This record gives sequence, structure tokens and C-alpha cells, in this order.
Amino acid sequence: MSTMAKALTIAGSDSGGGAGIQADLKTFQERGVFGTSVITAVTAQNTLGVHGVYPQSLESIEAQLHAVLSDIGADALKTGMLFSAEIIELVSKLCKEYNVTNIVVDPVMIAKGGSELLQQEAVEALTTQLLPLATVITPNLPEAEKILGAGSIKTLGDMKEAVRELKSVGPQSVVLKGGHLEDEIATDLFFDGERMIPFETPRINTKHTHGTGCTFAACIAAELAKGNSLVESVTVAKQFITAAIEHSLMLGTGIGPTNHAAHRLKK
Ligand SMILES: Nc1ncnc2c1ncn2[C@@H]1O[C@H](COP(=O)(O)OP(=O)(O)O)[C@@H](O)[C@H]1O
Ligand SMILES: Cc1ncc(COP(=O)(O)O)c(N)n1
Repeated sequence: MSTMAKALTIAGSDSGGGAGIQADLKTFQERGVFGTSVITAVTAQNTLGVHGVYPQSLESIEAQLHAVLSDIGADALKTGMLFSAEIIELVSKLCKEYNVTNIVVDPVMIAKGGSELLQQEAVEALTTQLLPLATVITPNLPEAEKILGAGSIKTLGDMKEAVRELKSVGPQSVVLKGGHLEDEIATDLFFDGERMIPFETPRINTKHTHGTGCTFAACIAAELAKGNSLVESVTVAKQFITAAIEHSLMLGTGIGPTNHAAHRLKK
């Protein structure tokens, strides 16, 4: 008999297997933590995009959360697609009730093909209720612009300003992801109120980046669950996602998924 660190994902299901719950559970498994899940919405999705969104009832989400947290517990929790203000309110309430530490909030808003994974009117609930509970938030550039409600973030200079503003929204720390920068370097900027640390890798020339954000945030949660520091966790996550993008998969005819097992190919 042995024990294992536990990580919980609260997110949407991606039938195509590249993002959402499926990406999170695969990442947890690859990082050696026991994964549990609360499904907020089912999406009919493939490499060509999101073909349907079917949110779960609040009753279903609450029952799933109680089932996991009242028995198994979680050393870290990660949120992804939350879809509505009501779901955000419920998840925030239960995170407080169960006193979960190590909360990674990936403020998922729009899928790569443009479909809405968070209703426009839910951005305020996300900003005021869930982000302040987070150990770390991991917005991409368009999500950061929506949270801050102003300006466009186009350069590393803009990112340095934005990451400070995001911190003042209330999370303990921020990783602002620069995947959407038009730059040779894919820079993610960490800020915890004191340290500002850039995590840089050369940009990989591929369109197959479905699930990068989910995988990155899930990896941070897995490393936190094992007791690693936040900076160590982000360092591992950046290496993990880079390998996953380098070896991304040409499945389907659209935007293929990242390869969650790629780190095993590395010598
Ligand atoms: N083409 C790329 N080459 C290397 N790293 C990338 C590339 N695209 C995204 N990343 C990295 O993948 C992670 C997810 O970033 P991003 O694509 O911005 O998030 P999202 O999937 O939420 O839009 C970040 O660590 C980012 O730097
Ligand atoms: C259910 C679900 N959740 C999240 C994403 C975002 O994916 P990405 O990590 O590519 O931004 C998605 N496409 N589907």
C-alpha cells in the first residue's frame, strides 16, 4: 500500500481529448499524482472546434465536488472552463468551505476556434470571487485583457505592466502566458508581488497547440500537490508544456493536441 498526492480538476470535458478535463487528468497521471475531476460542462469538440456546449446543473457540480472533497480530498485544485457566473459562485463557495490550499485558476474564456467557454457576463464573478482565492492564476493575453477590462497587451513591456495589475485583482501570484505574443520567444511572466520572473523558451513553429493552457495549469497544480514551491512548479510546467508542444500530434484535420506523454521521449 502506498499514498499519492492528489489533484482535482474542475473543468469542462473535451470530447476530442486534447484540452479540458481530459488534458488535466492525463497531465496529472504523467506527473505522478492521483487525479480526480468535477465536470462543469460537456463540450462536443474536436480539432476543428467546439460544436456544442452542455453545462451541468449546479446540483450535479455541487454533488461531484462534495463527493471528492468530503472523502478523497485534494492537495491542489485546478479550475478551467467554468462557463457561467452561477458555477463560479458555487465553486468559490465550496473552495472556501473545504479550505482548499493550492488553487490554480486558469481563467478559460474562449476556445482557440473562437467559441465562448465562459459567458461574457461571468467575467465579473470570476474577477471578484474566484481570482482572489487563487494561489496562482494563469491567464493568456486575451484573458488578461478581459480581466483588466482595458488595453491591449502586445509586448513584453505591456506584459510587465499587466502582470502587476493582475496581481492587484487579488490572487497570491500570477503567471501571464505569452503564447499569443508575436515574438520569437514564448515568454511567460511570473509575479508574486515581489519577484518578477520570466520563463522563456524559443517559440515552436506549429499550429497544433490545442490544450496548451490546460496542460500548463494542470502541471503547475500537480507539482504543487507534490509539495513543490510555486516557482519550482512553474519551472517544471514550462518544460513539460514545451516538450508537449514540440511533439504535438497531427490528429484530425484541424488544430491538433499537445502530446502529454512527450516528456517521456526526452533523454
Ligand atoms: N508556439 C509555442 N511555442 C512554445 N511555447 C508555446 C507556444 N504556444 C504556447 N506556448 C506556451 O504554452 C503555454 C500556454 O500558453 P498560451 O498558448 O498563451 O495559453 P492558452 O492555451 O491559454 O491560450 C505557455 O507556457 C506558452 O508560453
Ligand atoms: C473543455 C475545454 N476547456 C478548455 C479549453 C481551452 O483549451 P486551451 O488549453 O487550448 O486554451 C477547451 N478548448 N475546451
